[in-house]
This record gives sequence, structure tokens and C-alpha cells, in this order.
Amino acid sequence: MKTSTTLPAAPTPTAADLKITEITITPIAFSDPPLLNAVGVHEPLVHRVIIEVRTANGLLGLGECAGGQSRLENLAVGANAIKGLGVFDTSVMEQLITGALDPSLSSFEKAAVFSAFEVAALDIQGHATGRTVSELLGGTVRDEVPFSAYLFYKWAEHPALDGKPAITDEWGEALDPAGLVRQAQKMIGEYGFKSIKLKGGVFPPAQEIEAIKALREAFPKLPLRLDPNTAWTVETSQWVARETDGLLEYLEDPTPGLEGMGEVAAAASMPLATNMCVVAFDHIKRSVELDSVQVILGDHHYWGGLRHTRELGTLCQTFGIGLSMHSNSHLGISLAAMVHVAAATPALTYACDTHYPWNGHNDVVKPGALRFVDGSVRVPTGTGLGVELDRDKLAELHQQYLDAKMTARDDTGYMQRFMPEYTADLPRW
Ligand SMILES: O=C([O-])C(=O)C[C@H](O)[C@@H](O)C(=O)[O-]
Ligand SMILES: [Mg+2]
Repeated sequence: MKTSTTLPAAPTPTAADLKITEITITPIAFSDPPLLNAVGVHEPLVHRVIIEVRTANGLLGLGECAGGQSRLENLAVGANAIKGLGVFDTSVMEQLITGALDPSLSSFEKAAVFSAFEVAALDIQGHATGRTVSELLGGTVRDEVPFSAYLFYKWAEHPALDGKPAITDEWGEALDPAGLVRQAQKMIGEYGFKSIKLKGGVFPPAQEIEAIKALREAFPKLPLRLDPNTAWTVETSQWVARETDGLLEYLEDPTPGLEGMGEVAAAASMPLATNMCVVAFDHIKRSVELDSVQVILGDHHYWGGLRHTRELGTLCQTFGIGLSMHSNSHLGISLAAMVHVAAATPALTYACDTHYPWNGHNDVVKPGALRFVDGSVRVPTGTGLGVELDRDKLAELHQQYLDAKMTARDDTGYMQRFMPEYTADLPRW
């Protein structure tokens, strides 16, 4: 006779099991091409930080954030403040971290420090419950998250410097419209992106308008965005908006400040977007009053983690503002977190930014969980973030950080090594 056996259910971890017992903060450095922007050029190495949080029962959660000497000091303060806390207590975690950090720090920095630990805590919550992070955020409203092709003007190589040879890359030079179209063809060919963002603010605006027109001709169906990172005055921005009428999905941060953006928005036919003048909840009220921006680029690294990013979506819906997503040079832990929150945020109305095509070959997570298909990343199905740390790669990138003796990102200083007269005074045109 056949008897059915019921397997004993896995024991639910107790509150004591899920207390944070150990936190490891590992600074890393990974290679980056010479990408140009309004304040200089990317250095050969990006400085970033990997966070590992462990609980009493041995669960591991991962976080990733931008680096820098002061960020490392602030992360150490944050880590110290949350030892012994339960991983489900992320509201208390925010209070403890915010309260422990130097009161003179900006709310932006405090939110950034908390975010790295919140992501790791959510990763553990997922492992403890057998759920994905997006499920913990309310479940997925989309199974695949669309990203845009993030184009940059770029040099062919990092020039030889301090006795070190030049560093070439697979992307080649892009200093004119033809170079950018080639870059877009390669990136879209490999990743299948369905929209395009050009990082501008590098050349006089007339040249960047020509680049947008060349991209429109080469990719007639793909939405285009242009982001000069406040390199233009209000008047120049209004002129560019007229010249690009009908060409842009949105124009991102043409000019500094909420007032200036409001003046440009009043004259522009396309929506204005930002990741520079609305970067915290307390900027939204004034922005709405002035109708400065019609799209906000959220970023969990700066908006205080994944839950607050989802809340930003709710606020955007309330005020009829679109939601897109910002990125900085990043690896797979950040990408996984971006995908989970984007999948769980109904208000997300635009394809997200990502630097992954520029940096993903350096990844500290094992391959497999994150893949771009037709420009989108399917939400990882493993528990938590659904990504696993590659410890050999982590050790290699940490050694690279130690050897490079990096302190902070310095696009302007690096540019000045080749053009001593260069300044990053904006607006420039
Ligand atoms: O949308 C943006 O402003 C960015 O992506 C900021 C980045 O720092 C970008 O300018 C870069 O990588 O040079
Ligand atoms: Mg931007």
C-alpha cells in the first residue's frame, strides 16, 4: 500500500535568527571607458562599494553603492548603528542610521547610506521567506523591465598617463554624430534597447542637436532623450527645445535649478526630466508649484532605498508627474535592485537608464540571473535580489581598488590632466 508522507515544513526563522550579526563593507574599483559628460571624463576606474549583511542564522544580504572616502566612513557609522537589529525592521534601521550619521551631512547622503543597507536587508528578508524582493515590495506589475541605450560621447581610449600605456576598449571613438550612431548600432545590436538617451553637455548645443537628428534618422521609431546635466542657460535651453521640437521623448536637466527649469518648461513642447533639481522628497512641493519638471528620474541609491522609491512613484502619480530611473556606473547588485523596484512600481512610465553595457563585464555577481533581452531585464526569480556574489571577482576588484589608491570620483580633475584650462563651470553655453 502506498502511503503519503508530508515533509516537515522548513522552520520559520525566529526574530533572534534574523538579527544582524556581521556587516562587511568592501570598496572595489572596476574599469570604465573614457565617457565624456558636462564636467569632464570618466576615469579608467570606478570606485564603488559592496555591502554584505549577515544574520545570526547565517543568511546573507547584498547591497551596492557609490564609493568615496567619506562615503566609506559614513557606511561604517551606519553599519555600527544597526548591529543587532532585525532585518525586517527597516523603518527603525533608517532612524538609527540617520540618527548616527553626522547631523551636518546632507539628507541626500544620509538617504544614500541607508539605501545600501535597506537593499541588503530586503535581500535577506527574501531569503528568509522564500520570496523575491519585488514580491516584498508589493509584487510585480511587469515581469520585464525596459532600459534605454545610454549613449556617451567618448574618446577612442584612455590616453597614456604617468608612464602607463593607453587603455583601449571595444566601443571606439564617438565624438560626432556618425560616431554616436555607430555606438548606438552596436549597443542596440547587443542589448536590443527600444529607446535612446544621449549624455550631452559636452559640445556646443548645435552639435548635440545634429547628433539627435542623426540618431532620429538612423532609428526613426525609437524615443530619444538628451541630458546635458545643466550645461545650458535658460535661453539656450529654450532655443534647444525649439530646435528639437518633435524629436525628444524628454529633455533632461537642460539648466540648473527649479526656477530655471520652470522657465524652460513653460516654453518647451516636450516634458522636462530631472535627476538634479528634484532629488529628495522635500524638493517636490516647490517643483509642483513651479511645474519645473514633468518627469522625475528616481534612483533608489539616493531616494532612500527601494520602498521610498516606490513611494516616490505614488507621489508622482498624485501630481501627474512621469517616473523614469537614473543610473550611475554600477554592477549587478544595483541592477538587480533597480529591476526589482521597477517591476514593483506601477507609476514607472519610462524605460530606465543603465550604465551596465559600459561596466557589466566587470560584474561581481555570477552570470545568469540578469540578462538583457530586447532591451529589457526579466525580474530574477531566485529569492531576495536573486543574484549571487562571485567572491573571486570581489577579491580581484578590491585589490584593484587598493592598488589604485582611489579616494573619490573626479571627472573634472581627470580631464584637466589632458586639458589644464578645462573648467566645470556650468551653465557653459
Ligand atoms: O542622468 C544623469 O545625470 C547621469 O547619468 C549622471 C552620471 O554621472 C553621468 O553623467 C555619467 O556617468 O557621466
Ligand atoms: Mg541626468
